[in-house]
This record gives sequence, C-alpha cells and structure tokens, in this order.
Amino acid sequence: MARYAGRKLASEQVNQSTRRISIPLAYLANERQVAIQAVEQASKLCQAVFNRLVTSETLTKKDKSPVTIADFGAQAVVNAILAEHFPADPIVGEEDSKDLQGDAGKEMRNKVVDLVNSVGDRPMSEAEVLQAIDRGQYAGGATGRHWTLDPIDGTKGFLRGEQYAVCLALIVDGQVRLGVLGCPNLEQKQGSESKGVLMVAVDGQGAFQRALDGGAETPIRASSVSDTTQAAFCESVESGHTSHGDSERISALLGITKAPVRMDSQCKYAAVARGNADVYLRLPTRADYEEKIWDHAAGNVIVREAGGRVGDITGKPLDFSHGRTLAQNRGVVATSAGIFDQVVGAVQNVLGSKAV
Ligand SMILES: Nc1ncnc2c1ncn2[C@@H]1O[C@H](COP(=O)(O)O)[C@@H](O)[C@H]1OP(=O)(O)O
Ligand SMILES: [Mg+2]
Ligand SMILES: [Mg+2]
Ligand SMILES: [Mg+2]
Repeated sequence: MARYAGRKLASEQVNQSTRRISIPLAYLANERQVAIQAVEQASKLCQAVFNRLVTSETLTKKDKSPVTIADFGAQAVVNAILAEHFPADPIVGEEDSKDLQGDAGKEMRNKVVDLVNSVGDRPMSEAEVLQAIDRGQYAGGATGRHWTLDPIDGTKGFLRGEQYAVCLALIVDGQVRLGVLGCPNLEQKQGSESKGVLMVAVDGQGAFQRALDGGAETPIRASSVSDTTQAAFCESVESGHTSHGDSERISALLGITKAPVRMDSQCKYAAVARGNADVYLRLPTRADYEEKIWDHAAGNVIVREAGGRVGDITGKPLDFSHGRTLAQNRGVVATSAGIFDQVVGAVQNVLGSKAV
C-alpha cells in the first residue's frame, strides 16, 4: 500500500488521460488534522488555566474550581472547532452547561467565557460558548459517526500538576476509527525533561506521537514482551477508580515484580502504546459502574494501532456502540499483544465470579 507522510493511503489513482498521479486523501485525513488542532488548542487552554489558577492555596483548600473552568473551556474550544469543520457530526462530550446557567452559574460562566476568549483564535460570545459546550449532549449509539470528548481526563492529576489528558475520538458505526490524546505533562521520552506529548492514530494507519507544541510525528509501538515476569504495569492513582488490591494479586500470579506505575488519565494508554508499560489494568471497584466512552475511545485506537490489545476483564473487545457508556463491558485490560491472553487469564483467576 502506498505511503504518504508516514500514513498508508487507501489507493493511488492514476488519471489515464493525463498520466498525472493524483494522490487521494488518506482515510479520515481531514478529521485527523482538525482533531489534532482541536486537542492542541484545548491543551493550551488547560495549561494556561493551570499556570494562572492552580496555586498552593487552591491545593490546600482542595478547591476544584480551576479544573471545572478548564473542563468547560476545553469542551467549548474543541466542540466549536468540530462544529466549524464538521457541522453535521454529533458529539458525546462529558460536560454540559447546566452549572453555568442562571444566576447561580454567572460567576463561573463569566470566567469560562473570559478564558475561552483569552486563548482562542476568534472571539466567542457567551451564548456561543454555552452552545458549543452543549453540542456534547449526543446519546451515542451504533450507527453513523460521532465524536467523543473528555475535555480533561484525570482531573485529580491536573490539580496535582501530574498527568491528565485531552481526549478526542471519532466513532463510526460503533467502531473507534480515530483517536487523539493531548498529554501536556507526559515526558516526551521516558526520563526526558521535555514534557508535552500528542498521540494520534487512525484505524489501519499506525499510531504516532510528537511534541504537543509541534514537530514531526514518529511512529510508536507497544512492547514486544512475552514473559509476564518482565512486565511493568500501570493503573489509576485513585483507588476508587480501580482495585489496587486485585491488581496486586493479579501481578503476583503473573510473576510481575516491578512496582506498578500509578498515573491519572488516559496517559496510561499512552504508556502502553509506546512501550513504557506493558499492562494497564482497570479493575472494577463497584458492580454498578459503567465506564464512559470518552474515558477509553482515544486510548483504545491508539493502543491497537501501536500493536497492543485492549479488552475488558473478560478479554472481550470494548463495545462503543451502546451509547454514552461501555454498558456491555466491565473494567479494562490493555497490554502489549504477546501477553494479553495470559493477563486476562490471571484477571479471571483472581476476580473469579466477580469477573463474569
Ligand atoms: N468507580 C469508578 N470506576 C472507574 N472509573 C471511574 C469511577 N468513578 C469515576 N471514574 C472515572 O475515572 C476517570 C479517571 O480515571 P483515572 O483514575 O484513570 O484517571 C474519570 O473520568 C472518572 O470519571 P468522572 O469524570 O465521572 O469522575
Ligand atoms: Mg475522564
Ligand atoms: Mg473529564
Ligand atoms: Mg469528570
């Protein structure tokens, strides 16, 4: 298959009458470019909020308002860009404008509108900001195409100055076909001082990363480890989001000796996709929690395109066709391809009847 700018093309057409070779756009090329631009802008907004509003005082008071402002602002920015380029596409976004309405929402609303206008390319009125946020109310489903957005995944990481991600994906007929992650605090290479990574993948075209502030994309690959005793795993910082106790038992069964790397957000998918970790475990803490599609869509296609595998705790692929949640799945297991079956086996073994 022909390659252009590192991406596979669907085909190369030769116009027989003129003998000119016209290179058609790669599948979702336009969507890829727009999604990258949207994630870049939203990431800038989040960084601006962190620099301006997160202080030692907000941290000691456990004041969550900076992340709330950034959540709304980032969703407004991404949705406005998507609406401009793909006005017919619905969006499943995490946030809605309810808390910004009326007198009760006035103070926060003013802050969000000011923020969007201080970082965005073009001015947006208050009504436009609210409207953009509420484009995210789509119910999702199995047919047609829709975007899904987590404007800030890892809110606790954001407030701590640790990992968080802006996560955008395109779902077509229930399948994730494009994913972009903006990870402002992720090291550009493991151990390097420079931070800020953008990861992107389109179905069938491989997974890539580059610096969040620009530069050339380079391909990324999940690790090729086949011996689980050599594996490193990652999981949520928050014990309310994943069972740390169960993961400890699972890693003991797999002979894993390295301590887990705990980080917030879909940066865990990023770590598996570029081989910094071999396993990401998300083990249910409650029987009734349904994972949200925006918490997994972008990471899912990026890990798959990097040669890894993703499923739930039974090994079943994540099913993005059931609306706003992964109603048919429980938990998540993402690994380099060679150890997926072994890891799922150990998960089943430890969780027993809980894993059914
Ligand atoms: N009980 C739960 N199990 C799994 N994930 C959860 C649970 N409660 C909240 N979350 C979601 O986990 C995500 C953060 O995950 P991580 O720990 O990997 O950073 C958030 O989007 C959060 O959703 P929400 O935004 O509704 O709080
Ligand atoms: Mg989230
Ligand atoms: Mg979020
Ligand atoms: Mg949230």
